[in-house]
Amino acid sequence: MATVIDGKAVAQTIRSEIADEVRLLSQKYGKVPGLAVVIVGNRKDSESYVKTKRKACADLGINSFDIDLPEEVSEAEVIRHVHELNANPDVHGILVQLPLPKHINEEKVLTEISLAKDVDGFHPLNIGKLAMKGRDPLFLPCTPKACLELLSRSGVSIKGKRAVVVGRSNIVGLPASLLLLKADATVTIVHSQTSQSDTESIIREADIVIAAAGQAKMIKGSWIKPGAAVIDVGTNSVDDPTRKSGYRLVGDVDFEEASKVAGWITPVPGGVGPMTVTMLLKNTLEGAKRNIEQNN
Ligand SMILES: Nc1nc2c(c(=O)[nH]1)N[C@@H](CN(C=O)c1ccc(C(=O)N[C@@H](CCC(=O)O)C(=O)O)cc1)CN2
Repeated sequence: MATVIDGKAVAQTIRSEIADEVRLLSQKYGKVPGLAVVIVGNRKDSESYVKTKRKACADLGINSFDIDLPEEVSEAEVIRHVHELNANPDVHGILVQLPLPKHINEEKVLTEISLAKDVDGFHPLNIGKLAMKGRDPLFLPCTPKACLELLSRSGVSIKGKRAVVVGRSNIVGLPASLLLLKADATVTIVHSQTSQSDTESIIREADIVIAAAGQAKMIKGSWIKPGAAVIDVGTNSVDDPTRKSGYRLVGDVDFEEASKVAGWITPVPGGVGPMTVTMLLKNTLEGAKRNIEQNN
């Protein structure tokens, strides 16, 4: 039976470490970290993530700057807000909640965020540095960073291991594969154009599986190598008439099956999700420390 990695508990430990550092910063310099959270439109999932992020800031003594824009806002107006936040000395991190409405070019907006405030790590230059040997981005994207932090805090070594990343999104799959490569794993990415038989056989050989495909329970227990570490990034909602909400969240991995074979596994919910928000807070603290210490 696998060790279930409790992302909520790990996140709680890291959050109290962050709160301590925020207090120290405030005592020493009279300044606290500031995070600007920009949301466009009324997607229910995005609103819920943003609410979680703002509450987490409040809990840890981080100032949150709320920019809520209507669905029909122009790209130029979003960029104007980003420029204003870039120039605000009390803002140490800026995140634009994704996805943006279709009429707004995500890449254009993300490129306008000051590199020193890019706490989501999505700026093309930060991603570019992640892809280069011997270069380090100023910030690592939060979900991939959360995956590696969970592996490291569970005592799973990465160097020399075979790792597979399922999915190649800009937010998770691609940066997670680059991060594993930087940590000296032998990395394969499987994606929507990989054949079913290749997908299965590559996963069967992997010591570490990072699942970020966005397909409920697509990875079966029989595909998992005995003893492998399985990190499930998927948050897929499936109908569940027994619940008041009418739905429940499941991962990309069939947890019941895979937990019988794996060495370590993250649950959904309560695995990578809470750690994603915690890594955002950690990045904000790091950005604030760099900025405040430089200017004092
Ligand atoms: N600018 C960004 N946009 C998006 C990101 C991101 O990192 N930066 N990631 C996702 C959404 N996301 C954060 O924004 C996110 C997803 C899931 C969770 C989470 O805690 N999930 C919980 C379950 C929550 C629930 O019950 O509904 C869990 O897995 O336990 C946090 C953040 C896309 N956009």
